[in-house]
Amino acid sequence: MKYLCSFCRAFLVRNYKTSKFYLPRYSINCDRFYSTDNFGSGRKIYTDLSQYPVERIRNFSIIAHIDHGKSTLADRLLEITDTIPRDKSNKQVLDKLQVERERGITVKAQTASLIYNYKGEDYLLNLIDTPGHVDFNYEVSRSLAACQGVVLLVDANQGVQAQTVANFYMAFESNLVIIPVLNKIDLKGAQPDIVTQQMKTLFDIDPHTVHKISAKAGTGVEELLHTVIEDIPPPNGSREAVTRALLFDSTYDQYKGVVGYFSIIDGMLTKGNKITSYHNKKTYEIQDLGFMHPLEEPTNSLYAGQVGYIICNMRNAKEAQVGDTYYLQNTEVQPLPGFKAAKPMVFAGIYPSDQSEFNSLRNAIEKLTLNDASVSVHIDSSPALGQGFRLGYLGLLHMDVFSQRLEQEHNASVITSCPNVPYKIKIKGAKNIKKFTTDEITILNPCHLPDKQMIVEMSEPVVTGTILMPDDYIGDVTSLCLERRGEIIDQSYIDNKRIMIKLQLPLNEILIDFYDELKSLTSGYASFDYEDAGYKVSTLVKVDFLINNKAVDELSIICHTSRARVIAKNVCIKLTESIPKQLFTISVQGAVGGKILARQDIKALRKDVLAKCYGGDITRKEKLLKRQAEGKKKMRKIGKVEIPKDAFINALKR
Ligand SMILES: Nc1nc2c(ncn2[C@@H]2O[C@H](COP(=O)(O)OP(=O)(O)OP(=O)(O)O)[C@@H](O)[C@H]2O)c(=O)[nH]1
Repeated sequence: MKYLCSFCRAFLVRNYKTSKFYLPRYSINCDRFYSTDNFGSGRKIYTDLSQYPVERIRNFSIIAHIDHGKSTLADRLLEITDTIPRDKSNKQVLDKLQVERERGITVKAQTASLIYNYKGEDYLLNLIDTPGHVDFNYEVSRSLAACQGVVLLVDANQGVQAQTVANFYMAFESNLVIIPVLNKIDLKGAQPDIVTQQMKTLFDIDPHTVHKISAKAGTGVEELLHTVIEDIPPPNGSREAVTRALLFDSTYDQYKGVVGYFSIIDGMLTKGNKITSYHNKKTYEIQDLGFMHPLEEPTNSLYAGQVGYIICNMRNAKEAQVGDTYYLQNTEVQPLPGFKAAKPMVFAGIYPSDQSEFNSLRNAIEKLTLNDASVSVHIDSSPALGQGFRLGYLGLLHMDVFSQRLEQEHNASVITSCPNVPYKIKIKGAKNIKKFTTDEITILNPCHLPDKQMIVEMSEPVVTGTILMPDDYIGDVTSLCLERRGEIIDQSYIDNKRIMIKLQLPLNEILIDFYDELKSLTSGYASFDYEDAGYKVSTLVKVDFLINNKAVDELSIICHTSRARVIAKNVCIKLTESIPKQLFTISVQGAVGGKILARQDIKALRKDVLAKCYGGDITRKEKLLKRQAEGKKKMRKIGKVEIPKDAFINALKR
């Protein structure tokens, strides 16, 4: 029997003296592997899950602001339950993706099933480690749907931050049991009293109920695990009821096809069962199923209250709809509530670097969206960049991570265009125009904006933002927010030093560099979180860019009237830097309607026509220069500017 490392797919070798499996030395891609019962020191887990009735199952998530220690706490919980060896080298083992390990952040919620003996009984604990960044909130909200409780972590040094507030309310509104935990108490700068007081002020959490732990050192983690078992209720389902399973995530494996992650709500599922999707009514046969330990661990059946993976003969990646209910063939069930659809906030074009790779890019996007249901996909094309897609993301980091995953996991080489937000446009007499069938249209790409005469009103997306920071910075931060057209709704102290501001901001204004500026103004002490707050009517204009008096559609940008001039100037400067000099002068202009707002010239390449002219009469030199000038004039008229692909991207990029 051979075992594969799930990270680098290298074969593990067995040391016959110790009977343990090791990664061969040549496997440089991987510096660790999980220890399960196959790999020596791991605890024996019973793969017969019928031994864990609903009363001895706990499903819980760890939620917190970014970097407050969720993945580190998950490591300790895996160690305490002997899922992985108690080894100092374990670092964020649930962050399996290459992008997560490179960036040191969690972008994908991960499940692990832990077995823990408490008061003489074995419990099956399904732990979900969630991302902290606001762009991956959809992962958190879906994870919460599979849980009955959460561990809310707060860094004892940094205190309550913007995402702590957002995550608390997400769990609170889902009626989940919240176990408050103060992490990093080993740090010198830890301020447990102040931070527990912040939790009291903001969330009405009794300071005596707050666990004080160090996820890094392991202090207090075992007691926390006992509280999880005592306080979080078991799932509601019943083994006797008609089988219903909720698909909460999926991924694509090149060998196994679609792998669906299911929460079994009622009944049970066994290998060979035929299951039907409520969404598309197609029936599939279960070929393999199991649970995440955290690696896939095959079993024969999954029972009510348990969480696991299922592989069936699902050929097409599009068939797996996250939030769909599956049931046994020929039974009748009510569908489960599913999930609220994710609402993409940021759109950007994505094109293959080489047009011949369009189809493979389409396949790669299909497979990756299976693992990231929050991305929306539309076909798009651009005269400069060819055929491609316009993808909708939850934020800029999400966009960056998705492009990186496309390259790393699917070998796709892509060009990403400048991100923009979707605008809603009310247009005149739309019903009389064949092209539009409604009065209101949503524009995902600025070059699709209808003519000015047709536009009645334009609206842009706005968000409700939360900023938490020390009060020393309030002046600078308020100026920044006002400069970005923000309106402060509320501000209050959360302790005697830190202040929380609630404000409304146009999404377009925070898209690119708002967070960076906020961080630099506050020396990194401010945290920012936002949520969708609908649309607001605004005076917006489309800035067009002209190269040698010819408008180039791909460069158009929609922005607020007050920012048009600055944006036009910046893009013109970037374009002049990226378009190579040619034998004639090239003008680059930014314009709104017919009005030119900014202009930059790319100077002509100077050919030294005097090079061969040694000495001689000055009139001879003048004659040569005059002839050159006349030639250039002629060229500018007939000359077609060749704009390199990079120039588009550089100008469009931040
Ligand atoms: N001193 C100390 N450092 C800790 C403790 N817990 C976590 N850390 C450190 O905090 C940093 C962030 O920890 P992570 O576990 O990656 O945090 P996270 O919340 O999972 O981060 P995201 O997934 O990116 O949101 C790492 O450098 C950890 O080593 C602790 O109890 N004490």
